[in-house]
Amino acid sequence: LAVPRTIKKAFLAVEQSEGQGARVRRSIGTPSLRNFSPFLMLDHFSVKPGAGFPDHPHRGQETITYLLEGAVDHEDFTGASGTINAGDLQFMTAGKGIQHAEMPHQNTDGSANVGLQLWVDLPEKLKYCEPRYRDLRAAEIPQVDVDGGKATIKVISGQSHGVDSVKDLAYTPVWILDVTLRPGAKVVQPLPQGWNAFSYVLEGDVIFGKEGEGNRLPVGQYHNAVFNQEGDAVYVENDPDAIKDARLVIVAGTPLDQEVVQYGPFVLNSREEVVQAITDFQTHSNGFERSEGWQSEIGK
Ligand SMILES: Nc1ccc(F)c(C(=O)c2c[nH]c3ncc(Cl)cc23)c1F
Ligand SMILES: [Fe+3]
Repeated sequence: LAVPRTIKKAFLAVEQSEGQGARVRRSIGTPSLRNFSPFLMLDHFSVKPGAGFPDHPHRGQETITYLLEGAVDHEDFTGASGTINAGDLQFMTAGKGIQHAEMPHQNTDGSANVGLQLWVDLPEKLKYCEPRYRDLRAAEIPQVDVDGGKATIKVISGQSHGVDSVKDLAYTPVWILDVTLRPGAKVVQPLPQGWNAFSYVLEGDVIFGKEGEGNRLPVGQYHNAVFNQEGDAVYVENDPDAIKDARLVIVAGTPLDQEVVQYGPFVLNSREEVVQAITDFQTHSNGFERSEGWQSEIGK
């Protein structure tokens, strides 16, 4: 029988401004949670037309953007562009350097575009790799009903209850599961041994921990529950008396045994390399050549 993963801590995401007029609830990447390899940042973003994330660079990490509502356009300095629609994901490997803009899709009806952006550290040997994108469309994401249909799990990446995700999308191995729990649902979700794992609650309230054992902890909306590495499964349930479904993501990733030195969107393994990244971006070199004179159409 699976040994439950216990919770190291659960805390409320910090709401703050980011980009141009965008709002994010940041949980990973705030002072209360750093050094959680391979995870660098988790933003639960809300961006309305007229706001967004205009032209900005990245080096040394992968960004995973999961659209929950609306649509976000992206355009980069190679001219690549596209739209991430509700239910879709984009896995962007910045590698040696990307400059891009991420803006609400023009024809939104004024409502907010909502999603998650997770930053995952790249292994040292891939810090300067060629940038790349992998899109995962909603239709490609398998889902599995468990606990007599009281729970539904979208297997974005990894495995759940005998269902495998379609393909490995990031270089750094991550599992991403989108779990909906109706009142009374109970789910036991195995995770790879020794990986770092967390769960961010999007809607409703859940209870983590195995019935009859200690360490049961209620966690509410917009809270991030960080698990200890010991144990091999997450036990989570939605109270039978709950009046609404709960929705959470469960994410796990391999810890990378390397230094993390970060300055905004530049994430490398030494201060010298971060200084070099800033210089490269300013002098349009070593991967930022196409930043020279570039301006996005969508970020104007
Ligand atoms: N200023 C600044 C500096 C560095 C950035 F990476 C960004 C940025 O793009 C984002 C930070 N959170 C996000 N959530 C979702 C999306 Cl789609 C984008 C972002 C940004 F705005
Ligand atoms: Fe970005």
